[in-house]
Amino acid sequence: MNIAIVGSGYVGLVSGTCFAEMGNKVTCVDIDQKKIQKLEEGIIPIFEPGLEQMVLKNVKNKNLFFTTKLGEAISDAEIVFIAVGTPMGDDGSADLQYVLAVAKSIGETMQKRLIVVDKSTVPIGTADKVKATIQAELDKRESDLEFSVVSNPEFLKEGAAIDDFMKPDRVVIGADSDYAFDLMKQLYSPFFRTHDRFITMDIRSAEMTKYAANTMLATKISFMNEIANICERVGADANMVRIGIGSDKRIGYSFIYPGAGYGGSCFPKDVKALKKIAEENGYKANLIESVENVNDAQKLVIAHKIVKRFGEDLSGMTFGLWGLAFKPGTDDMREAPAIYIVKELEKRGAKVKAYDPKAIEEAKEFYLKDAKNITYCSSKYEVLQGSDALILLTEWKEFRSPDFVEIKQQLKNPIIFDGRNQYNAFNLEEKGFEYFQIGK
Ligand SMILES: NC(=O)C1=CN([C@@H]2O[C@H](COP(=O)(O)OP(=O)(O)OC[C@H]3O[C@@H](n4cnc5c(N)ncnc54)[C@H](O)[C@@H]3O)[C@@H](O)[C@H]2O)C=CC1
Ligand SMILES: O=C(O)[C@H]1O[C@H](OP(=O)(O)OP(=O)(O)OC[C@H]2O[C@@H](n3ccc(=O)[nH]c3=O)[C@H](O)[C@@H]2O)[C@H](O)[C@@H](O)[C@@H]1O
Repeated sequence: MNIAIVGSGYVGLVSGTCFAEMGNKVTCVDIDQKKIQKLEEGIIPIFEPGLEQMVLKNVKNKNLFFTTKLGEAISDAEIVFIAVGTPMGDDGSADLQYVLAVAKSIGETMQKRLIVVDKSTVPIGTADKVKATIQAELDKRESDLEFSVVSNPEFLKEGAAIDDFMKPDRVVIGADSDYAFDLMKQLYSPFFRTHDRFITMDIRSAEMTKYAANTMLATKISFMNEIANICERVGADANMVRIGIGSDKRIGYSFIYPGAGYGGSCFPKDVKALKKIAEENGYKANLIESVENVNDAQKLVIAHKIVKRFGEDLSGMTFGLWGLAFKPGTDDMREAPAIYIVKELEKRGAKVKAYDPKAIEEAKEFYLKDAKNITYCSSKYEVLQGSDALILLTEWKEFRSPDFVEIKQQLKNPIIFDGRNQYNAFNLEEKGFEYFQIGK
């Protein structure tokens, strides 16, 4: 099949590459000329395990192309995906300007019948706006070209994006014509070799499914963080409680790890957007609001533990930080707990030495560019030299089983604040450490 993907970020580039891997001819479009130029030179602008090899292979096989020209990309495409950002607007709702700008360009340039698939996470009713925007442009051109708008929300996780896309739990397709359902099924069938996992529905339900899925997962995390905070106060151990409740199949083990709060490009913005959607439709979403409030507070739980241990004024102190990315396996720092912790420590007069295997450039260039008291290190052990305590915020594999003798030798004080409960099993107190974790 001939496909165009508009927006070559995490979702667009991964989806486009995976469709190309299955033998489709895919053209990825972006308005960011630098990004397209890099891609054309074989430089992958994001870190995502396995992506670089797959992109290079499919470029070589002439299945994958890059351009800034949407009109050219859709000229012989049967399906065009919209995979641009839907960032949080000032009032918390999803900002649709990029999605609608793409819809307008599609209407201005399409030359033949098209299926327009929205893969961006968008408020319920957006497909109608996309349809109206395209139709308005066709009307201006006095064109009677046919098109359908489909909702196909994406459920991939950063750091595991290729695997999630190649072996999806399900593909949700919201459409209003058999032609659209059939074409989407043909496109995705190669991804279901054992049994098909299509879930077809109306467009609005598909749009809502995406928000409901992300908010459900965020709710599980905030719930567990709240349980952890109660555990600490009553002398229970959240690590044990997690195993105790997860063993119930109805609850399950996934997404109930207590930690330093959820970050990333999606949970924070999607929870907020769903709260706003409810509000705009006359419903106060109390539970969803609480999920957000618990998470906002959770991002500072480690800072509170530090203050409780060292006092309000941290001037003259240095903290070693392991992990900047919002989760392992990515260089993405959007809404990462590290941003909040670094700022809080800095506000209290402390200095920070930080190391992350992939996210240092992101931190320097964007998310911590205003931080004045941060030094970036080239290895995890360098962080420890001259630091008063170690803080773990991202559970990268290289942090999971470190040399505790080395840590103790290098740190000024043998103190560890573990924002991901990675060292619970290492009997750190017996090794002479003061050890602080979440929920114990
Ligand atoms: N990042 C993730 O893990 C997931 C994201 N999503 C959703 O997918 C959508 C995209 O997210 P990301 O890929 O993370 O965003 P991103 O910010 O990484 O990429 C978006 C890309 O769209 C480009 N763009 C903006 N306007 C354009 C236009 N008019 N024409 C062509 N390109 C344009 C930007 O330059 C950028 O490269 C969002 O709605 C997000 O909520 C859904 C599932 C997973
Ligand atoms: O819409 C999206 O963008 C995506 O959002 C999340 O994916 P992602 O944000 O990449 O990462 P997750 O693995 O879900 O982690 C999100 C945050 O929750 C935190 N988390 C996760 C699980 C857990 O048990 N505890 C916990 O604190 C992580 O540390 C991280 O900060 C969803 O998992 C994807 O299904 C969805 O497609």
